[in-house]
Amino acid sequence: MGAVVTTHQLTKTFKSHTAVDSLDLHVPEGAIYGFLGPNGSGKSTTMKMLLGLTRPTRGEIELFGQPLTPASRTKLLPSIGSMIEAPPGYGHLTGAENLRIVQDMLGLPPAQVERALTTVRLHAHKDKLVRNYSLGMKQRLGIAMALARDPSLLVLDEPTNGLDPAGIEEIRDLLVELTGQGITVMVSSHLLDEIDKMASVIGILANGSLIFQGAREELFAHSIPDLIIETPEPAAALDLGITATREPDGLRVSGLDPDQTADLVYRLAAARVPIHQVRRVQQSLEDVFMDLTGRGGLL
Ligand SMILES: Nc1ncnc2c1ncn2[C@@H]1O[C@H](COP(=O)(O)OP(=O)(O)OP(=O)(O)O)[C@@H](O)[C@H]1O
Repeated sequence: MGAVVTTHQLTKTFKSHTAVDSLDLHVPEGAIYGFLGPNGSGKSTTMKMLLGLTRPTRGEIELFGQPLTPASRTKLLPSIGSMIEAPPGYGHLTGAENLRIVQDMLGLPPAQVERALTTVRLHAHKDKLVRNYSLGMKQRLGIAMALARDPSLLVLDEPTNGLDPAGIEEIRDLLVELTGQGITVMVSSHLLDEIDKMASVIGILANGSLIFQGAREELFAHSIPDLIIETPEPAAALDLGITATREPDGLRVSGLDPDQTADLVYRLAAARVPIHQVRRVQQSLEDVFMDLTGRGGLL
């Protein structure tokens, strides 16, 4: 699969502080690329560099296979729709009026703008003043403004920030629908569960460095979920010298791979410890993330 965004050693330094450090990003075409990281890890700064809003201190950016340079930016950047930080839009104007400004500024066909409004399901509210919109509606208007130019790539900085679960679900469904229309989506968040549910590829930033990039499944493969051993006789199991913590229905054991799990079950069975069930704990992305960053952020 081709890459829509590639960066080589992308770095941004503010005075003596390195906000983004030597990033090699790879955003595959057609993906929802979940760009994850705690506050201040450098997500917005990275996105601003991709959009030509902030100049990199060092490194290169390729968009749609072509280097982003002062000469190429006017050709490449119109293919990107973006929403960075707070949703845009004038509160004293209606949704439709806000979109008309975008339409006039960029010289867009009215039908294209109308389609963006329908895609984000704001058509019924287009004549309301934006200051009376809910936060979710403002976010969707921001996405419509980004979509109006019919982009190949959508770059969204924390579009679910501050939304309730229903609003988050709406944005998630919308982004999935957009990739169905052939748009690549790069979306940042510190809401780990949120990214987990929609991203096909994940990049994790910590202190400006990329500590993981790859398919969601690969991320989980790096972290071994705890094992729960259900037994009415946990003391008998602990007597065998295994390292475990007590759970209401038995014991919890960390860090065992499949072979070590098989060994443990064999030892318990040989010692006639009754085992009712052995299962892996479901891990959220948050667990995996804490695991990675807690270990110093190195994979
Ligand atoms: N214009 C600037 N001047 C100086 N430092 C900056 C500037 N912009 C960002 N920074 C610093 O760079 C680091 C990364 O900030 P950035 O906003 O990119 O992080 P983030 O991951 O997007 O976090 P958040 O979700 O809180 O916005 C922070 O330490 C921030 O204070």
